[in-house]
This record gives sequence, C-alpha cells and structure tokens, in this order.
Amino acid sequence: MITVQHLTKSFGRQTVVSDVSFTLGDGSFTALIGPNGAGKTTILSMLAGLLKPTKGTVNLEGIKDIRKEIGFLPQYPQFYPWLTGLEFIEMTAKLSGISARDTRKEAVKVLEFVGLKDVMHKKTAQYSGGMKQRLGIAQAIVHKPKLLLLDEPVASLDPVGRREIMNLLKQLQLDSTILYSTHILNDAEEMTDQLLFLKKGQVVEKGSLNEIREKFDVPRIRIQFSKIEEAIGYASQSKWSTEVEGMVVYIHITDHFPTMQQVMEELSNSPFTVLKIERNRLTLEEIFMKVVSP
Ligand SMILES: Nc1ncnc2c1ncn2[C@@H]1O[C@H](COP(=O)(O)OP(=O)(O)OP(=O)(O)O)[C@@H](O)[C@H]1O
Repeated sequence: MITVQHLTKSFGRQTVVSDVSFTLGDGSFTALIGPNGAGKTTILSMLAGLLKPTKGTVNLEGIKDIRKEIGFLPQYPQFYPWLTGLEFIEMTAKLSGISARDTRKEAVKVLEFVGLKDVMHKKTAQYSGGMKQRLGIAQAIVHKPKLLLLDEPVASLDPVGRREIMNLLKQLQLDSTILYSTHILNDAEEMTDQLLFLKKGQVVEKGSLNEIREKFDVPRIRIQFSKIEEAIGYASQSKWSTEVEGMVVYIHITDHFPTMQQVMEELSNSPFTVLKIERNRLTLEEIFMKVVSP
C-alpha cells in the first residue's frame, strides 16, 4: 500500500502541488488525470524519489529499496541512439540492481513481453514512436517493480498503439501497483480502478469511475436528428429542458421525468425526423470538463 499525505511542492514562490493525499492499494491501477500544468509529472517525480517534496510524506509500505522496487517511465524517455534495444535494456537492468549474470536473460524476456524481440538488435535511433514507448516500458519493468509509475504512457501513440500499451499495462497489474498520468480519458475510462482528478496542483475529485459518475452524472435522453435545423426546431418547441449540440438534443431528466415514453410521444407529434433516441450517460471527458473547468 502506498500512502501519500499532504504532498506539497513549491518552486520558489510558486506552489505547483498543494496538499495532495491519496492511497494506492496493492495491485491497483490508478490514473492521475489533469490538464497541462496540473502537477502530474511533479507528483510522479516525488513518488519516484526524483524530486524532494517541500512538505508532506510518501509512505511506500513494503518498498525498502526505491531503485529496485519502483519502475518509472518519464514523459519523454531518452534513449542512447547508438545502443540497440537489447543493449539499452541490459544497461538499465544493471542500473536497477539485476545481477550481471541475469541481465541478458531478463532483458530478452522483457523485450519479448513488450513485443520488441524481433527488433532488439536494431539501434534505438531506428525505432518508431510506438517502439520507443514500448522500450520505455521495458526499462521501467525489467526489474519487476512493485510500484510502476508512468508519465503519459500513451500520449504520443495512435489509437491502435494506445490500446496495445494499455493492454500491456493491464497485464502488469497482476504483479505491480500502477499509477499513470493521462489526459486521454477513454483509456482511463476502460481500465482504471481509481481516478484522481488534479486541478492546479490539487486533487479535486477521487474515486472509482462509478463513484465519480454517481456524483456528476446527469441522467438525460439523447435524440439525434438528421439536420441541425430539426434539432433546433424540436428544442425550441419542446416542453422539457433541452440542450442542443449540432444535430443532437439532450433532455435532462429530473426526478425521473420526462420518461422516454413522454419524449417519444412528443416526438411523434412533431414533424422532425429522429435518427436515434437513447438514455445517455456523461462520458468521462464531460465529467472531467465539469470537474476541472474554472
Ligand atoms: N523545475 C521546475 N521549476 C519551476 N516550475 C516548475 C518546475 N517543474 C514544473 N514546474 C511547474 O509546475 C507546474 C506543474 O508542472 P507539471 O509538469 O507537474 O504538470 P503536468 O500536469 O505534468 O503537465 P503536462 O500535462 O503539461 O505534462 C507547471 O506550472 C510547471 O511550469
């Protein structure tokens, strides 16, 4: 269990992380979500022992030697372009305390796990962005850390690459506690046990996706029309409270009203063509905007 209490970091007079507290249960998968400059990198760097907190504590229960038991993927990992992938991982394996006898074996194993075995003898200068990200993950996990900290592990990847990396991380959760930062919310939505929403250096909301949904979700009915004019036309004559977004009209449900049936009745008496009607939930992105907007 990792316990972070009142973590604060100031650079000069500017406090960029302020009184942040949270816990990470063993084997949990937590996302640190926040806009640019919210303090994600600073928090991860303090947990990784790379930055000294101004105030507060990080209690890494069960972790005696940070070098051996924490894996860290920086936001912009640096690779020596003249080394091959295998040479690079062998080097990081040594640095993280793996015995010289085992470095080759462990390096090959981890490169196979991240899908780079076929290119492990190529120089890292020739790796694509996705391959570099995998190599970055390989260096973070080669020593089988108990705590894995990843700063924006999927930000530079296309949707297929993101999916692959997230699936890889999900497998790592079997052996490690994972904390990663992101502003790509779909990934967080699917994979994560706990969400920590950061705004201006403070945790403004935390909990599981369901807990946060319960708190912020607004039940609504979503109606898709075939033309913007139709959406506007329907919204202006509806007796319910509506919101128009392009060809879509949202009707907010309060105290169970209106019912779907009432809306359908109203629609059937109108001249507009409906393409789709459904009960709809806020996406994580919409919840995020609600939580972090000023
Ligand atoms: N060494 C430093 N000296 C001064 N200010 C810093 C330093 N490092 C970070 N900051 C400031 O701290 C704030 C938080 O930065 P941080 O990189 O932690 O945010 P972030 O949430 O990771 O942002 P991004 O999503 O853009 O990576 C920013 O205002 C940044 O300018």
